[in-house]
Amino acid sequence: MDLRQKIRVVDDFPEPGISFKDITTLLCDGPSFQSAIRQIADFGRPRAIDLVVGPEARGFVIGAPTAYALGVGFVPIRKPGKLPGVTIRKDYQLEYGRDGLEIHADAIQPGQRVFIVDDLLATGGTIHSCIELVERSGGIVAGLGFLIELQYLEGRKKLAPYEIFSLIQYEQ
Ligand SMILES: O=P(O)(O)OC[C@H]1O[C@H](OP(=O)(O)OP(=O)(O)O)[C@H](O)[C@@H]1O
Ligand SMILES: Nc1ncnc2[nH]cnc12
Repeated sequence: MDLRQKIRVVDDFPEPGISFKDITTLLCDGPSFQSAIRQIADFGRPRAIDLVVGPEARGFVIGAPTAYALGVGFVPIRKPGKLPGVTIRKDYQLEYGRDGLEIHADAIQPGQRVFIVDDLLATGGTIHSCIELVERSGGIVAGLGFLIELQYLEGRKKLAPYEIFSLIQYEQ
């Protein structure tokens, strides 16, 4: 199954110069969505994962079904002000724009092995922040999984030495 052809590429969205990779065209095709989640879960399975963590919003769409496929819990990382409990916060930089992220301080037990999952790796800023939040919570990052990797933004370099899996790569 060629999942790449299910991604819609929209140039100059949300601002000039950005080549936006739209996953909604993959998500609305059941067999493609199922195949994508199975492959990301297959990467996580041998890593003795206790929890999947995913950042709002698209990280929920990929991360929650991955957790379900692995039979483990899902922990959301949210944009500021959305989580009701005591949180840990980190500010970060995007390919476009700037934002912050929060996790519930009691969501991860010290020593738990965490699989961080998102739809797309661009600069790596989002996931770098997620790693910091997981580690400040006492979790062990056991792998990083993505549907898409934008290789031209070199996020992978920023995330070394963590083990990274991506299903679809764009070189430019
Ligand atoms: O590697 P980076 O440069 O950090 O970029 C990747 C992040 O950007 C997008 O999320 P966005 O913040 O646009 O939020 P959304 O999921 O709510 O659309 C995407 O879903 C990743 O989380
Ligand atoms: N080029 C891109 N396409 C889709 N989502 C993104 N998030 C950050 N950069 C992106």
